[in-house]
Amino acid sequence: GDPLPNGRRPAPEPEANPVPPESPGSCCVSKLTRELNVSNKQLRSTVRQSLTDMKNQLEQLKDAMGKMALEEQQAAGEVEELRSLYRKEAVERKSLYNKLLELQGNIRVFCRCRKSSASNPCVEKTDDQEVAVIQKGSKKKFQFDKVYGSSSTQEEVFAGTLPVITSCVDGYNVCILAYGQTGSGKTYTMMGSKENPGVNIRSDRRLSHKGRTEDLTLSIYNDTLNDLLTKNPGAALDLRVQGKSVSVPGLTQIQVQTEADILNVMETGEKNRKIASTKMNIQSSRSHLVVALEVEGSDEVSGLTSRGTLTLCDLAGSERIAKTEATGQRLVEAAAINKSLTALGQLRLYLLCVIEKFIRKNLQMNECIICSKLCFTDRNVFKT
Ligand SMILES: Nc1ncnc2c1ncn2[C@@H]1O[C@H](COP(=O)(O)OP(=O)(O)OP(=O)(O)O)[C@@H](O)[C@H]1O
Repeated sequence: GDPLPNGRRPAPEPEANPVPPESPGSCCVSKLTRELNVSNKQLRSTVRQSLTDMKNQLEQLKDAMGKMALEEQQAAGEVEELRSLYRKEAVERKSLYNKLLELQGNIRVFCRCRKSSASNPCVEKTDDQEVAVIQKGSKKKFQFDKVYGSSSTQEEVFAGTLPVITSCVDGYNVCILAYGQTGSGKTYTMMGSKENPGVNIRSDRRLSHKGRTEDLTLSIYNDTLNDLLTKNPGAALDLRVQGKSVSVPGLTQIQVQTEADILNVMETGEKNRKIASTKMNIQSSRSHLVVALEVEGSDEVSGLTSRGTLTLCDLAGSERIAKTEATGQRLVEAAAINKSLTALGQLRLYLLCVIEKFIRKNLQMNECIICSKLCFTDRNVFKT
Protein backbone atom coordinates (compact mmCIF):
# COMPACT_ATOMS: atom_id res chain seq x y z
CA GLY A 1 0.00 0.00 0.00
CA ASP A 2 0.89 3.64 -0.21
CA PRO A 3 3.07 4.93 2.57
CA LEU A 4 1.21 6.77 5.31
CA PRO A 5 1.91 10.46 6.05
CA ASN A 6 4.15 9.36 8.82
CA GLY A 7 6.09 7.31 6.31
CA ARG A 8 4.96 4.07 7.74
CA ARG A 9 3.37 1.48 5.67
CA PRO A 10 -0.14 0.41 6.74
CA ALA A 11 -0.40 -2.90 8.38
CA PRO A 12 -1.76 -5.56 6.04
CA GLU A 13 -5.56 -6.12 6.44
CA PRO A 14 -6.46 -9.31 8.21
CA GLU A 15 -8.10 -12.07 5.97
CA ALA A 16 -11.90 -12.28 6.25
CA ASN A 17 -11.81 -15.96 7.22
CA PRO A 18 -8.48 -16.95 8.22
CA VAL A 19 -8.00 -20.69 7.77
CA PRO A 20 -6.71 -21.87 11.06
CA PRO A 21 -3.96 -24.23 10.79
CA GLU A 22 -5.47 -27.77 10.77
CA SER A 23 -5.15 -29.58 14.06
CA PRO A 24 -5.38 -33.43 14.18
CA GLY A 25 -8.74 -33.11 16.21
CA SER A 26 -10.53 -30.95 13.62
CA CYS A 27 -9.56 -33.35 10.82
CA CYS A 28 -11.28 -36.17 12.75
CA VAL A 29 -14.46 -34.08 13.30
CA SER A 30 -14.82 -33.23 9.62
CA LYS A 31 -14.35 -36.87 8.69
CA LEU A 32 -17.04 -37.86 11.16
CA THR A 33 -19.35 -35.13 9.86
CA ARG A 34 -18.92 -36.43 6.34
CA GLU A 35 -19.65 -39.96 7.45
CA LEU A 36 -22.64 -38.70 9.39
CA ASN A 37 -23.95 -36.92 6.32
CA VAL A 38 -23.58 -40.06 4.26
CA SER A 39 -25.38 -42.26 6.79
CA ASN A 40 -28.05 -39.57 7.20
CA LYS A 41 -28.69 -39.72 3.47
CA GLN A 42 -28.77 -43.51 3.55
CA LEU A 43 -31.16 -43.48 6.48
CA ARG A 44 -33.47 -41.01 4.74
CA SER A 45 -33.49 -43.15 1.64
CA THR A 46 -34.18 -46.30 3.72
CA VAL A 47 -37.04 -44.58 5.57
CA ARG A 48 -38.46 -43.32 2.26
CA GLN A 49 -38.26 -46.86 0.83
CA SER A 50 -39.88 -48.35 3.95
CA LEU A 51 -42.68 -45.81 3.81
CA THR A 52 -43.32 -46.66 0.16
CA ASP A 53 -43.30 -50.39 1.00
CA MET A 54 -45.73 -49.84 3.89
CA LYS A 55 -48.01 -47.81 1.67
CA ASN A 56 -48.00 -50.62 -0.89
CA GLN A 57 -48.69 -53.20 1.79
CA LEU A 58 -51.53 -51.10 3.17
CA GLU A 59 -53.02 -50.89 -0.31
CA GLN A 60 -52.74 -54.68 -0.67
CA LEU A 61 -54.31 -55.16 2.77
CA LYS A 62 -57.16 -52.85 1.83
CA ASP A 63 -57.72 -54.87 -1.35
CA ALA A 64 -57.62 -58.16 0.58
CA MET A 65 -60.08 -56.84 3.18
CA GLY A 66 -62.43 -55.69 0.46
CA LYS A 67 -62.27 -59.15 -1.12
CA MET A 68 -62.81 -60.79 2.27
CA ALA A 69 -65.86 -58.63 2.99
CA LEU A 70 -67.26 -59.63 -0.39
CA GLU A 71 -66.55 -63.31 0.26
CA GLU A 72 -68.10 -63.02 3.72
CA GLN A 73 -71.21 -61.53 2.19
CA GLN A 74 -71.36 -64.38 -0.31
CA ALA A 75 -70.71 -66.96 2.43
CA ALA A 76 -73.49 -65.45 4.60
CA GLY A 77 -75.84 -65.76 1.63
CA GLU A 78 -74.77 -69.39 1.12
CA VAL A 79 -75.22 -70.16 4.84
CA GLU A 80 -78.72 -68.69 4.74
CA GLU A 81 -79.48 -70.76 1.63
CA LEU A 82 -78.12 -73.91 3.33
CA ARG A 83 -80.11 -73.11 6.47
CA SER A 84 -83.33 -72.87 4.53
CA LEU A 85 -82.47 -76.11 2.67
CA TYR A 86 -81.72 -77.78 6.01
CA ARG A 87 -85.06 -76.54 7.41
CA LYS A 88 -86.86 -78.03 4.44
CA GLU A 89 -84.90 -81.29 4.70
CA ALA A 90 -85.52 -81.50 8.46
CA VAL A 91 -89.26 -81.11 7.97
CA GLU A 92 -89.17 -83.67 5.14
CA ARG A 93 -87.07 -86.11 7.23
CA LYS A 94 -89.44 -85.80 10.18
CA SER A 95 -92.46 -86.33 8.01
CA LEU A 96 -90.91 -89.36 6.23
CA TYR A 97 -89.70 -90.84 9.52
CA ASN A 98 -93.10 -90.51 11.11
CA LYS A 99 -94.85 -91.81 7.99
CA LEU A 100 -92.60 -94.87 8.20
CA LEU A 101 -93.63 -95.35 11.82
CA GLU A 102 -97.29 -95.00 10.80
CA LEU A 103 -96.81 -97.60 8.07
CA GLN A 104 -95.30 -99.96 10.64
CA GLY A 105 -98.53 -99.49 12.59
CA ASN A 106 -99.66 -96.62 14.77
CA ILE A 107 -100.68 -99.11 17.41
CA ARG A 108 -98.08 -101.76 17.99
CA VAL A 109 -98.17 -104.64 20.43
CA PHE A 110 -94.97 -106.12 21.79
CA CYS A 111 -94.80 -109.20 24.00
CA ARG A 112 -92.11 -109.77 26.63
CA CYS A 113 -91.97 -113.29 28.04
CA ARG A 114 -90.95 -114.11 31.58
CA LYS A 115 -89.20 -117.31 32.53
CA SER A 116 -91.85 -119.98 33.04
CA SER A 117 -92.05 -121.74 36.36
CA ALA A 118 -93.75 -125.02 37.17
CA SER A 119 -96.92 -123.26 38.41
CA ASN A 120 -97.14 -121.04 35.32
CA PRO A 121 -98.11 -122.10 31.84
CA CYS A 122 -95.09 -122.42 29.61
CA VAL A 123 -94.60 -119.46 27.31
CA GLU A 124 -92.18 -119.91 24.48
CA LYS A 125 -90.95 -117.47 21.86
CA THR A 126 -91.24 -119.33 18.55
CA ASP A 127 -90.01 -116.49 16.34
CA ASP A 128 -89.59 -112.70 16.38
CA GLN A 129 -93.36 -112.19 16.09
CA GLU A 130 -94.88 -115.29 17.65
CA VAL A 131 -95.25 -116.93 21.06
CA ALA A 132 -96.64 -120.32 21.90
CA VAL A 133 -98.46 -120.90 25.18
CA ILE A 134 -98.52 -124.50 26.29
CA GLN A 135 -101.29 -125.21 28.75
CA LYS A 136 -102.83 -128.50 29.74
CA GLY A 137 -101.07 -130.24 26.89
CA SER A 138 -102.41 -127.91 24.18
CA LYS A 139 -100.34 -125.33 22.36
CA LYS A 140 -101.79 -121.97 21.34
CA LYS A 141 -99.92 -119.52 19.17
CA PHE A 142 -100.21 -115.73 19.36
CA GLN A 143 -98.82 -113.14 16.98
CA PHE A 144 -97.36 -109.77 17.96
CA ASP A 145 -95.50 -106.97 16.21
CA LYS A 146 -92.43 -108.05 18.15
CA VAL A 147 -91.68 -110.73 20.71
CA TYR A 148 -88.95 -110.48 23.34
CA GLY A 149 -87.82 -113.79 24.82
CA SER A 150 -87.42 -114.48 28.54
CA SER A 151 -83.69 -113.73 28.31
CA SER A 152 -84.27 -110.32 26.69
CA THR A 153 -82.53 -107.39 28.37
CA GLN A 154 -83.86 -103.99 29.41
CA GLU A 155 -81.67 -102.44 26.68
CA GLU A 156 -83.26 -104.61 23.98
CA VAL A 157 -86.80 -103.74 25.06
CA PHE A 158 -85.94 -100.05 25.24
CA ALA A 159 -84.34 -100.19 21.77
CA GLY A 160 -87.69 -101.49 20.44
CA THR A 161 -89.53 -98.48 21.82
CA LEU A 162 -86.89 -95.94 20.83
CA PRO A 163 -88.24 -95.07 17.34
CA VAL A 164 -91.60 -93.94 18.77
CA ILE A 165 -89.94 -92.18 21.69
CA THR A 166 -87.83 -90.21 19.20
CA SER A 167 -91.06 -89.05 17.49
CA CYS A 168 -91.82 -87.11 20.67
CA VAL A 169 -88.98 -84.70 19.96
CA ASP A 170 -90.61 -84.08 16.56
CA GLY A 171 -93.80 -82.97 18.33
CA TYR A 172 -95.77 -86.23 18.29
CA ASN A 173 -97.75 -87.57 21.22
CA VAL A 174 -96.78 -91.12 22.09
CA CYS A 175 -98.13 -93.54 24.68
CA ILE A 176 -96.53 -96.77 25.90
CA LEU A 177 -98.67 -99.06 28.05
CA ALA A 178 -97.45 -102.09 30.00
CA TYR A 179 -100.32 -104.56 30.26
CA GLY A 180 -100.34 -108.01 31.83
CA GLN A 181 -101.36 -110.03 34.81
CA THR A 182 -99.90 -109.34 38.21
CA GLY A 183 -96.26 -110.42 38.52
CA SER A 184 -95.75 -110.61 34.75
CA GLY A 185 -93.02 -107.95 34.82
CA LYS A 186 -94.80 -104.67 33.93
CA THR A 187 -93.10 -102.62 36.64
CA TYR A 188 -89.79 -104.34 35.90
CA THR A 189 -90.09 -103.40 32.22
CA MET A 190 -91.28 -99.85 32.80
CA MET A 191 -89.43 -98.85 35.95
CA GLY A 192 -86.75 -101.52 36.40
CA SER A 193 -84.18 -101.29 39.14
CA LYS A 194 -81.52 -98.67 39.92
CA GLU A 195 -78.84 -100.85 38.38
CA ASN A 196 -80.96 -101.91 35.44
CA PRO A 197 -83.53 -99.20 34.70
CA GLY A 198 -86.55 -99.74 32.49
CA VAL A 199 -88.28 -97.78 29.72
CA ASN A 200 -89.35 -94.88 31.99
CA ILE A 201 -85.90 -93.83 33.13
CA ARG A 202 -84.16 -94.66 29.85
CA SER A 203 -86.60 -92.58 27.81
CA ASP A 204 -86.45 -89.76 30.35
CA ARG A 205 -82.67 -89.76 30.02
CA ARG A 206 -82.78 -89.90 26.24
CA LEU A 207 -85.33 -87.12 25.91
CA SER A 208 -83.72 -84.82 28.46
CA HIS A 209 -80.57 -84.94 26.28
CA LYS A 210 -82.58 -83.93 23.24
CA GLY A 211 -84.66 -81.11 24.64
CA ARG A 212 -86.26 -79.46 27.66
CA THR A 213 -88.38 -81.98 29.53
CA GLU A 214 -91.00 -81.80 32.21
CA ASP A 215 -92.29 -84.74 34.20
CA LEU A 216 -95.80 -85.27 35.49
CA THR A 217 -96.64 -88.36 37.48
CA LEU A 218 -100.01 -89.53 38.65
CA SER A 219 -101.67 -92.71 39.72
CA ILE A 220 -105.20 -93.90 39.14
CA TYR A 221 -106.57 -95.95 42.00
CA ASN A 222 -110.19 -97.05 42.12
CA ASP A 223 -111.10 -94.35 39.55
CA THR A 224 -109.42 -91.70 41.72
CA LEU A 225 -106.60 -89.58 40.36
CA ASN A 226 -103.67 -88.96 42.68
CA ASP A 227 -100.77 -86.63 42.06
CA LEU A 228 -97.64 -88.60 42.96
CA LEU A 229 -95.29 -85.64 42.99
CA THR A 230 -97.19 -83.47 45.42
CA LYS A 231 -96.46 -83.30 49.14
CA ASN A 232 -100.05 -84.38 49.69
CA PRO A 233 -100.41 -87.44 47.43
CA GLY A 234 -103.71 -88.54 48.95
CA ALA A 235 -105.68 -85.57 47.56
CA ALA A 236 -107.89 -86.59 44.65
CA LEU A 237 -107.75 -84.55 41.45
CA ASP A 238 -110.31 -83.93 38.72
CA LEU A 239 -110.05 -84.78 35.07
CA ARG A 240 -110.96 -82.00 32.67
CA VAL A 241 -111.95 -82.77 29.08
CA GLN A 242 -112.06 -79.86 26.67
CA GLY A 243 -112.65 -80.84 23.08
CA LYS A 244 -109.87 -83.26 22.24
CA SER A 245 -107.64 -82.28 25.13
CA VAL A 246 -107.66 -84.01 28.49
CA SER A 247 -105.95 -82.34 31.44
CA VAL A 248 -105.68 -82.68 35.19
CA PRO A 249 -105.65 -79.16 36.70
CA GLY A 250 -103.30 -78.77 39.64
CA LEU A 251 -101.06 -81.67 38.69
CA THR A 252 -97.45 -81.14 39.81
CA GLN A 253 -95.06 -80.58 36.97
CA ILE A 254 -91.32 -80.84 37.57
CA GLN A 255 -88.61 -79.83 35.17
CA VAL A 256 -85.96 -82.53 34.76
CA GLN A 257 -82.55 -82.06 33.26
CA THR A 258 -80.01 -84.26 34.96
CA GLU A 259 -80.10 -87.95 35.72
CA ALA A 260 -80.35 -87.11 39.43
CA ASP A 261 -83.52 -85.04 38.74
CA ILE A 262 -85.04 -87.98 36.83
CA LEU A 263 -84.25 -90.51 39.55
CA ASN A 264 -85.58 -88.14 42.19
CA VAL A 265 -88.92 -87.71 40.39
CA MET A 266 -89.27 -91.44 39.75
CA GLU A 267 -88.40 -92.33 43.34
CA THR A 268 -90.90 -89.83 44.76
CA GLY A 269 -93.58 -91.16 42.40
CA GLU A 270 -92.82 -94.76 43.22
CA LYS A 271 -92.77 -94.09 46.99
CA ASN A 272 -96.19 -92.55 46.81
CA ARG A 273 -97.73 -95.29 44.73
CA LYS A 274 -100.36 -97.31 46.43
CA ILE A 275 -99.10 -100.81 46.95
CA ALA A 276 -101.14 -103.54 48.45
CA SER A 277 -100.75 -107.26 48.48
CA THR A 278 -102.83 -109.77 46.61
CA LYS A 279 -102.79 -113.49 46.73
CA MET A 280 -100.65 -113.76 43.59
CA ASN A 281 -97.95 -111.18 44.28
CA ILE A 282 -97.00 -109.66 47.60
CA GLN A 283 -95.75 -106.41 46.00
CA SER A 284 -98.75 -106.04 43.78
CA SER A 285 -99.47 -102.57 42.47
CA ARG A 286 -103.19 -101.96 42.60
CA SER A 287 -103.16 -98.71 40.68
CA HIS A 288 -102.26 -97.57 37.19
CA LEU A 289 -99.12 -95.47 37.17
CA VAL A 290 -98.92 -92.75 34.56
CA VAL A 291 -95.71 -90.85 33.89
CA ALA A 292 -96.08 -88.09 31.34
CA LEU A 293 -93.08 -86.40 29.86
CA GLU A 294 -93.57 -83.14 28.05
CA VAL A 295 -90.71 -82.61 25.67
CA GLU A 296 -89.83 -79.37 23.97
CA GLY A 297 -87.34 -79.94 21.18
CA SER A 298 -85.57 -77.23 19.24
CA ASP A 299 -83.27 -77.47 16.28
CA GLU A 300 -80.42 -75.01 16.78
CA VAL A 301 -79.63 -74.83 13.05
CA SER A 302 -83.12 -74.42 11.64
CA GLY A 303 -84.61 -72.71 14.70
CA LEU A 304 -87.68 -75.01 14.50
CA THR A 305 -89.30 -75.94 17.81
CA SER A 306 -91.82 -78.68 18.62
CA ARG A 307 -93.61 -79.98 21.68
CA GLY A 308 -94.68 -83.58 22.21
CA THR A 309 -95.82 -85.73 25.10
CA LEU A 310 -94.63 -89.21 25.97
CA THR A 311 -97.05 -91.01 28.26
CA LEU A 312 -95.74 -94.11 29.98
CA CYS A 313 -98.28 -96.27 31.80
CA ASP A 314 -97.58 -99.13 34.13
CA LEU A 315 -101.09 -100.56 34.36
CA ALA A 316 -102.41 -102.45 37.34
CA GLY A 317 -102.47 -106.26 37.11
CA SER A 318 -105.08 -107.60 34.68
CA GLU A 319 -105.76 -110.92 36.45
CA ARG A 320 -109.22 -112.43 36.68
CA ILE A 321 -111.04 -111.68 39.93
CA ALA A 322 -112.06 -115.33 40.43
CA LYS A 323 -108.46 -116.48 40.03
CA THR A 324 -107.07 -114.12 42.70
CA GLU A 325 -109.88 -114.98 45.16
CA ALA A 326 -109.97 -111.31 46.11
CA THR A 327 -112.47 -110.16 48.70
CA GLY A 328 -113.34 -106.85 50.46
CA GLN A 329 -111.15 -103.91 49.46
CA ARG A 330 -109.06 -106.13 47.14
CA LEU A 331 -112.28 -107.04 45.27
CA VAL A 332 -113.27 -103.38 44.93
CA GLU A 333 -109.79 -102.62 43.60
CA ALA A 334 -109.85 -105.54 41.17
CA ALA A 335 -113.28 -104.50 39.86
CA ALA A 336 -112.07 -100.90 39.30
CA ILE A 337 -108.90 -102.14 37.58
CA ASN A 338 -110.81 -104.48 35.28
CA LYS A 339 -113.37 -101.77 34.49
CA SER A 340 -110.66 -99.33 33.44
CA LEU A 341 -108.82 -101.98 31.42
CA THR A 342 -112.08 -102.81 29.63
CA ALA A 343 -112.48 -99.10 28.83
CA LEU A 344 -108.98 -99.19 27.40
CA GLY A 345 -109.92 -102.19 25.27
CA GLN A 346 -113.00 -100.35 24.01
CA LEU A 347 -110.88 -97.32 23.20
CA ARG A 348 -108.56 -99.57 21.20
CA LEU A 349 -111.52 -100.88 19.18
CA TYR A 350 -112.74 -97.35 18.60
CA LEU A 351 -109.30 -96.25 17.44
CA LEU A 352 -108.99 -99.19 15.08
CA CYS A 353 -112.38 -98.34 13.54
CA VAL A 354 -111.25 -94.72 13.06
CA ILE A 355 -108.02 -95.88 11.41
CA GLU A 356 -109.93 -98.27 9.18
CA LYS A 357 -112.30 -95.51 8.05
CA PHE A 358 -109.35 -93.24 7.35
CA ILE A 359 -107.55 -95.89 5.29
CA ARG A 360 -110.69 -96.71 3.30
CA LYS A 361 -111.34 -93.06 2.57
CA ASN A 362 -107.79 -92.18 1.65
CA LEU A 363 -106.62 -95.35 -0.03
CA GLN A 364 -110.04 -96.39 -1.44
CA MET A 365 -109.68 -99.92 -0.17
CA ASN A 366 -112.63 -102.08 0.75
CA GLU A 367 -110.67 -104.41 2.91
CA CYS A 368 -107.46 -103.85 4.76
CA ILE A 369 -105.19 -105.43 7.33
CA ILE A 370 -103.98 -103.34 10.21
CA CYS A 371 -101.10 -104.15 12.54
CA SER A 372 -100.75 -107.46 10.66
CA LYS A 373 -103.31 -109.04 12.98
CA LEU A 374 -106.64 -107.33 12.60
CA CYS A 375 -108.73 -107.81 9.51
CA PHE A 376 -111.72 -105.58 8.85
CA THR A 377 -114.63 -106.65 6.73
CA ASP A 378 -117.14 -104.40 4.97
CA ARG A 379 -119.46 -104.25 7.97
CA ASN A 380 -116.84 -102.99 10.42
CA VAL A 381 -116.72 -106.38 12.08
CA PHE A 382 -113.19 -107.35 12.85
CA LYS A 383 -111.62 -110.71 13.43
CA THR A 384 -108.28 -111.47 15.02
N1 LIG B 1 -87.64 -109.93 32.77
C1 LIG B 1 -87.41 -110.05 34.08
N2 LIG B 1 -86.20 -110.42 34.52
C2 LIG B 1 -85.94 -110.54 35.82
N3 LIG B 1 -86.84 -110.32 36.80
C3 LIG B 1 -88.07 -109.97 36.45
C4 LIG B 1 -88.44 -109.82 35.07
N4 LIG B 1 -89.72 -109.46 35.00
C5 LIG B 1 -90.14 -109.39 36.27
N5 LIG B 1 -89.17 -109.70 37.15
C6 LIG B 1 -89.27 -109.74 38.61
O1 LIG B 1 -90.53 -110.35 38.93
C7 LIG B 1 -91.17 -109.71 40.02
C8 LIG B 1 -92.58 -109.19 39.62
O2 LIG B 1 -92.42 -108.30 38.55
P1 LIG B 1 -93.20 -106.92 38.50
O3 LIG B 1 -93.35 -106.32 39.86
O4 LIG B 1 -92.53 -106.10 37.47
O5 LIG B 1 -94.60 -107.42 38.00
P2 LIG B 1 -95.89 -106.54 37.68
O6 LIG B 1 -96.44 -107.09 36.42
O7 LIG B 1 -95.57 -105.11 37.69
O8 LIG B 1 -96.85 -106.89 38.86
P3 LIG B 1 -98.07 -106.02 39.45
O9 LIG B 1 -99.18 -106.03 38.46
O10 LIG B 1 -98.46 -106.75 40.67
O11 LIG B 1 -97.52 -104.66 39.68
C9 LIG B 1 -90.25 -108.58 40.45
O12 LIG B 1 -89.47 -109.02 41.53
C10 LIG B 1 -89.36 -108.36 39.23
O13 LIG B 1 -88.10 -107.87 39.61
